[in-house]
Amino acid sequence: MISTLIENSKKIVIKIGSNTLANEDGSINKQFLKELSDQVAGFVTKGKQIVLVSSGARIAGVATIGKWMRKEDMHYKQALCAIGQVELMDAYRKVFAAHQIHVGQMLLTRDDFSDGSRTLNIRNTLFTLLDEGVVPIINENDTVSVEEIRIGDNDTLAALTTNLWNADLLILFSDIDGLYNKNPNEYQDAELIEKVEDLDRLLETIEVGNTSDFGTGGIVTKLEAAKKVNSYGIPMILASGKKQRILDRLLEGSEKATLFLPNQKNSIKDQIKRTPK
Ligand SMILES: Nc1ncnc2c1ncn2[C@@H]1O[C@H](COP(=O)(O)OP(=O)(O)O)[C@@H](O)[C@H]1O
Ligand SMILES: N[C@@H](CCC(=O)OP(=O)(O)O)C(=O)O
Repeated sequence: MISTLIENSKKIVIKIGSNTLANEDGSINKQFLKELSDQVAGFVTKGKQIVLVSSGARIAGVATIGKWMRKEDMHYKQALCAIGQVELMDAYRKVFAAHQIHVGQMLLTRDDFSDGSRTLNIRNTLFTLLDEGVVPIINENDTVSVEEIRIGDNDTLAALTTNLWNADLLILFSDIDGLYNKNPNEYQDAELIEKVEDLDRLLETIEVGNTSDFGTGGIVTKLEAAKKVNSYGIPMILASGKKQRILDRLLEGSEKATLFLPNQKNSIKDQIKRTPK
């Protein structure tokens, strides 16, 4: 099911969480980025268009400057993001250059998506980059908004981008291979849920716990992202970016993940179809 979905999706948004990008000491995992660029380049060759939403500025900032790791003051976190964003984009630029692919940085905030003229400007930039074969890489603009560093809102940003672009699929890469019935970091007997068709109902029966090392939003913001894209009729996959060549393996069907499918009755696309002219 997941492999067919990826195969048939032309426009894919991929979100990469801080934990996925970071080594255990907080430095950027260059091997992960290299593998990601190889796989994205493979997808592009197959005629797919890819938008990346990448966290990791703060941890890259810590690794670069070698201090402020434990500072909780928001302005220090913002300063770390300002330092780390440069390193992050430099790392992306290098791995994609090996495939003759250019990358473009887009720093956005959630509020930008509720402002008509800003939304239009986002669309114009995004569509032009994609039309010209450039891979857009989106992160929160942490200087002007602190929601992301506080609550891990890059999941939301990825969902808003997916809906704005009318993508075929959103893939969230985290340090976890999907949604479990309880936090697998706390319970050894937690079970992976491979398919979710009615998230609201499911939420009445499962437990969602805290975030991991460098992450901010935990599983909650990922579930909210699923709701957002599902309501537009777009499916979402939550998978582990920690697994080697995960995109290729999902495509082959050799890796498990959670697939969130739109509930046909509630999707906005479906409601539009049902509305009498
Ligand atoms: N029911 C659950 N299923 C899966 N993960 C859960 C659950 N409850 C809590 N979590 C935690 O959410 C974490 C993922 O969120 P987060 O650390 O913010 O990741 P990211 O950096 O990828 O955004 C997992 O590592 C896990 O510890
Ligand atoms: N803009 C922040 C993103 C924070 C965020 O959403 O992190 P995550 O929960 O790892 O996706 C950064 O780049 O560090």
